[in-house]
Amino acid sequence: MHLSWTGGPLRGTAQLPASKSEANRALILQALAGGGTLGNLSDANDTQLMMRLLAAAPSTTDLSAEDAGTVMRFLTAYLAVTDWRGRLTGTARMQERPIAVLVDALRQAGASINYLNNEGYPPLEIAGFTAAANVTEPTALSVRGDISSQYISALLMVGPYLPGGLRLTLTGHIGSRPYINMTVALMQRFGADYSAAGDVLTVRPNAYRPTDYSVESDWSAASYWYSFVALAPAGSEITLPGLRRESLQGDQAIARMMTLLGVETTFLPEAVHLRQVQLPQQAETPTLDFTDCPDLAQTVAVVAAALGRPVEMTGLESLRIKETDRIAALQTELAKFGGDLRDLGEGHFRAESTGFVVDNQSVATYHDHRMAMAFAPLAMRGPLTIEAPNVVRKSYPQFWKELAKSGFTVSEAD
Ligand SMILES: O=C(O)C1=C[C@@H](OP(=O)(O)O)[C@@H](O)[C@H](O)C1
Ligand SMILES: C=C(OP(=O)(O)O)C(=O)O
Repeated sequence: MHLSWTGGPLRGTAQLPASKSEANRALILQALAGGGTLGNLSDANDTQLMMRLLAAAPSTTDLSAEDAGTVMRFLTAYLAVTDWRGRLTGTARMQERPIAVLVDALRQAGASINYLNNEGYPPLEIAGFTAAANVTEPTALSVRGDISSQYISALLMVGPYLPGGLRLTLTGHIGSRPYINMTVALMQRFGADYSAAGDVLTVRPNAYRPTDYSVESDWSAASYWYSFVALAPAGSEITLPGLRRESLQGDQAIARMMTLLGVETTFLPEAVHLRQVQLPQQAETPTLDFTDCPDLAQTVAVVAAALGRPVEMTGLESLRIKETDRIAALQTELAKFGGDLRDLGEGHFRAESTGFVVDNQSVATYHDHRMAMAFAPLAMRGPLTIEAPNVVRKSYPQFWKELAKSGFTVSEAD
């Protein structure tokens, strides 16, 4: 996609998709509850795919979670405990994203699951569930939290349907914790009986009840609008409907992070308003920790480099096993502009630049929606091309349309 900005400040309103994280949890909970109405489900492929696969599962033995981590992990747990039999696969990249922690835990709980290719990775053969007889105690499982929180969310959601319920002990360093909290909050809305003592989480064996829920707009998608405002001419502002101050999404952290990069957030009833302000005085390089919000890392790295406002970044461990190796992808693509994500060792990186120039570069996107959306805001500083623009369909299919509506010249690359 060729992108260029026509000049002048950015103004107006941009529509966001609904959160795919909230939606994909609500869809699993709805399926287990056997009813209830979900509002504001997005047209994002990850959400549409989850809906399609849940509807198809009872009469289908071969399902593909494509490139959607939540679909792969949540469905594995759902299909295992509902005694489904068949094969669950995904894209070539999904077959490189680990799932052993979840499969080991589900096997311990009574599920029969085999690896069809490589041990520890999809595709999986799911072959039924044998519950232990006469259970009075909850099923006790222990999982590490440092690879993906999606395993923990998957187990928690099926917890009420395990023999005696679930007692889940989280071990090690826990990444993406707000996503676990989101899972618990939604489970409770659907009637789960949940309690926690530190990192020992207990879910009692009572079924979910049909519940109506309206999904909030997606804060991860909002993060790209923060980038547009940060890089736009002075006086730029934008309104983003459907975002709440009381959010279940940890990626609301973008509002705090972007104060360092010159964007001020005002919460309105059911919307936020972003306004460009002067960059704050900065005596030393700030450090931002992305352990809780890994999906914001690309957004912040690109803007920091483009503004020539270095930021030290920690908590990036999980970035190497997402839709692509996001560390390598950022390093390669930032280098085209004079930027870098320098590895300082011991888990520290520094987003920085020497003379950042945007002048008709072409950005590769590595089958990763966030590479496309994190680099698109550079068009505020000069014309550029985003390759394979359709990757945005994973979470924000209307992204390019919203840019065109906001005043960008957007045209298909040859
Ligand atoms: O549970 C979720 O909805 C998600 C959890 C995070 O993954 P990890 O837990 O693997 O970090 C996040 O990166 C992903 O986009 C969505
Ligand atoms: C990592 C992501 O998604 P998932 O793990 O659900 O594929 C993402 O959307 O950035």
